[in-house]
Amino acid sequence: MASQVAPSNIVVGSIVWVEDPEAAWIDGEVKKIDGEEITIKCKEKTVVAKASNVNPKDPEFPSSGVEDMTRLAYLHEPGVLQNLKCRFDMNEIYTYTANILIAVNPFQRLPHLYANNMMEKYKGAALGELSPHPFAIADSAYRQMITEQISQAILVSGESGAGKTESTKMLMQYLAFMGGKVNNTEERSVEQKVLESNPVLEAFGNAKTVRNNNSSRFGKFVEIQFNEWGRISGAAIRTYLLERSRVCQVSDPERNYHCFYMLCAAPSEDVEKYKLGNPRTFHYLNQSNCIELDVLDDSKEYLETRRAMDVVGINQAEQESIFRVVAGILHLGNVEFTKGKETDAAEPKDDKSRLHLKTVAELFMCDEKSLGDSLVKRVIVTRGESITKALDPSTAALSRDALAKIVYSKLFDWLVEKINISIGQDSESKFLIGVLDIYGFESFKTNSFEQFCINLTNEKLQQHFNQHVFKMEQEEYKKEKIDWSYIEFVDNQDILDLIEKKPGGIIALLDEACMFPRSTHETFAQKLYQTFKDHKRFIKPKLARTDFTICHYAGDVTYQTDLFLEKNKDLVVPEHQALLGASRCSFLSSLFPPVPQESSKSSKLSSIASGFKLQLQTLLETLSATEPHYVRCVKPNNALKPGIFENNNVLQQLRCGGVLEAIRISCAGFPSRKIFREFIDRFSILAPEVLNGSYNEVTACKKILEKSGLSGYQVGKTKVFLRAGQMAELDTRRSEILGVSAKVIQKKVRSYLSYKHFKLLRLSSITIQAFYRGQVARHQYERVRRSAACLKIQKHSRKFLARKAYKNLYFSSVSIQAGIRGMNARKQLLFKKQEFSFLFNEVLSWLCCASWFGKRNNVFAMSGCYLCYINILIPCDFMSVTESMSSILGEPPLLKVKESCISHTMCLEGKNCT
Ligand SMILES: Nc1ncnc2c1ncn2[C@@H]1O[C@H](COP(=O)(O)OP(=O)(O)OP(=O)(O)O)[C@@H](O)[C@H]1O
Repeated sequence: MASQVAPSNIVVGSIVWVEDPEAAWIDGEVKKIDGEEITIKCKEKTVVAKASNVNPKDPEFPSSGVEDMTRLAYLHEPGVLQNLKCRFDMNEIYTYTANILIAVNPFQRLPHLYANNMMEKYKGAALGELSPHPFAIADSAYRQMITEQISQAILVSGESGAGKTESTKMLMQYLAFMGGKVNNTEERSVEQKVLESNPVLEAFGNAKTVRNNNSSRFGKFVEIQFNEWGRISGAAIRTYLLERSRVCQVSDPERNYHCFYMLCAAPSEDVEKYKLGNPRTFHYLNQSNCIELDVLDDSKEYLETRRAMDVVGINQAEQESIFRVVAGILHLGNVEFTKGKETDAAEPKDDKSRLHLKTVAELFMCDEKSLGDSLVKRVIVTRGESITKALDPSTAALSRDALAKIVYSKLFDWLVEKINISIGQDSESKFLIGVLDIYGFESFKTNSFEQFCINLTNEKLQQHFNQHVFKMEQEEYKKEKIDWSYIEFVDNQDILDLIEKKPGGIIALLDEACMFPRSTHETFAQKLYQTFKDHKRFIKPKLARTDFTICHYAGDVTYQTDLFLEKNKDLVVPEHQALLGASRCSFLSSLFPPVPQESSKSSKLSSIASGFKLQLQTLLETLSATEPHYVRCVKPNNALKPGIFENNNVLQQLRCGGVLEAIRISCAGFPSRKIFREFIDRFSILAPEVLNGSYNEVTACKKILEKSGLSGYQVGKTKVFLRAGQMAELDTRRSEILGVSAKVIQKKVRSYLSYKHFKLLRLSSITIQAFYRGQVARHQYERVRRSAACLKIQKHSRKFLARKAYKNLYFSSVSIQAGIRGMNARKQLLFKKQEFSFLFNEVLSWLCCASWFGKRNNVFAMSGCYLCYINILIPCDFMSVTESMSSILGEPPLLKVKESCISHTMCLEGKNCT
């Protein structure tokens, strides 16, 4: 891809990408510019390159890359490659290029990308809102179908092993999730049947190749039909161009179709029933040394396939017949021929071959002799006469292979048909979403008829892709209401004309050659050389006698014509037709229904290429009625290992897949676009006045663009559209201003840092000074503290304090003594009281005795007076005294004493006393 940036953007000191034969692109710094020659210092070497081989590198490329390539500041090959690689290294395998999803095969399971909640997450999210993902593409297709009421198509392409089938499965899963019905019945839903038909198709249509251990050897278009409510109502699987030659020809280290190996690894009763055994004993399998695969357990796969066959409605009897036919093909391959008794005749080589022939007849349920004859004889009808012609051994072997191929291809077509019937189609469906999983562009050392057809498919799809991308681009311009003129793009119509024009195209000439019995691949090649000698897309390679080269959009491919004629003939040998049509196995005979009389007599040739061309035409018609979405799968390495990203390999695929062409087309118009806000954020530095708030977004953008002096750009409704290289030019200016600004900032920062440093130093010195002063003061204080005057003051103050303490103690002891004395006095008083009371008792007892013996009545009054008197001295309970006296004196005197006591008490209390 040519550089999109004028070399004037590259100056000494710029970081650039330069072409490298090994790594495709390497980066380095421009050291010298000498006219067209630029000297670049790369990591490991210094390169002198032409300016056209140098591209600027985005200095602001985000370390995690960008999710959409159109957001790259520089849309060129190295930029695209750098972005894919850096994302791949982070296990981000999906990236957008506008609406195209690029999927890089990780060759390892990445569960985080397909977690259970992921489908829920992508439901209804706008494209680009979440990380790029096949679910996002499927969701966008589904929503567009619902909102715009248009059928959709998702075209998945890429070379073999790039991950098309895996991506297709994810797309189908998502569509089943969105449009599937909640199924409470035992019966499986349409979407379940579609998903579960995969193992059957893979068993019979996939094989191990050098490029992929599970390579689909056919193209597939799965049409999912929806009703008006967006629910899946039916589905159909259409297949394209199964690689028939693989049935009889396998090159090392590839394998034949998986089903052959599975059957050989089936449970022993099945193996015995079909008279099979070690796969190495069969010619159709042992041409290659690769029999077993590490990644595939054939015996397990056999059981899986049978289970899947049950699911898609292939009954036990049909399964029996299918595997009987498969086993028959293996035995057929072991029938070898040798020269017969008649001249130019062939017959089975030995007993072993005869035994295999017998087994084939048993398995195909046909007559053994008719089978043998159909392989070694041909009936030629000329002028109403039938002549039987014997075939030589090599032609007989070719006839045997032709029988094997036709039986296998009819079997495969039957399986597809059966799956379609089982799934059920909805002829009333409103819309469909088709998922196309088709082989990518192929260019090998030897390219035969298959590559020719595959590359024709890719040319057709590329034309469709170009028109669509181109259309999308121009629709965006219309939507944004910008002025634009027609953009040139490489139209591959001339290649398509070269191949399929009628009359005169390569396919027409091939069909013509196939109709003439005398034609050979040499005569066919000569015809091509003559017809297209001046065609700019056709080359006759030097020294080649029968090869031809076509300059495809994705590169030149040289084809070997050797087997073109043979591979193009689609006719079933009438002998084979008659033999198998008469088979007692109804399944096999149904594969070869009787041919209508007219068509058997018709001189028209049934050719594979023409049939395929028609199929493609129908496919393209279907696609044109849909809104296409693209998934481009990329294989990062040929070792089929994780973590390896081979730049050259990836670039080649991006070119062939039209990704770089899509970028180129977008570069022809206004390749770089930014929404107003982003544009202002990035480039307002070129006109800082736009930030003062007085401009709206459009005026601000225009102001910036005017100030930068660019021309040819467009300002749309929401975005600024820039011509190729203009974004880079704006970036260069931005970098210049940023450079100047950086210097100013550096200056300011440096002075600020110096000032800060100075302040810190000053503060530190003050602190040190203060600390030092503090130390000095402490020393002085210590000196003073220890001086004599100070000690004297201390002594006095101690003395003063001691005296004060002594005084306090003294007063305390005095008051304690006083307290003690008072207490003693009280104690003595109490004691005296007790003594008086004792005395009183004595007196009282004495008085009582005296009254008893003496003049009792006179004594009463006297004793009462005494009592009163004593009671003055010793206050006591008169009542208790009188009680005790009455016990001594008897009742009468006691009453009198009592009364005198009461009156005395009253007298004491101040009451009236007698
Ligand atoms: N997204 C993925 N995650 C993990 N592994 C993947 C992914 N895509 C592809 N692969 C691996 O790569 C292998 C090849 O992928 P796939 O069969 O889809 O390729 P293809 O493009 O369909 O090839 P072919 O054209 O030969 O059929 C798969 O078997 C799988 O191991």
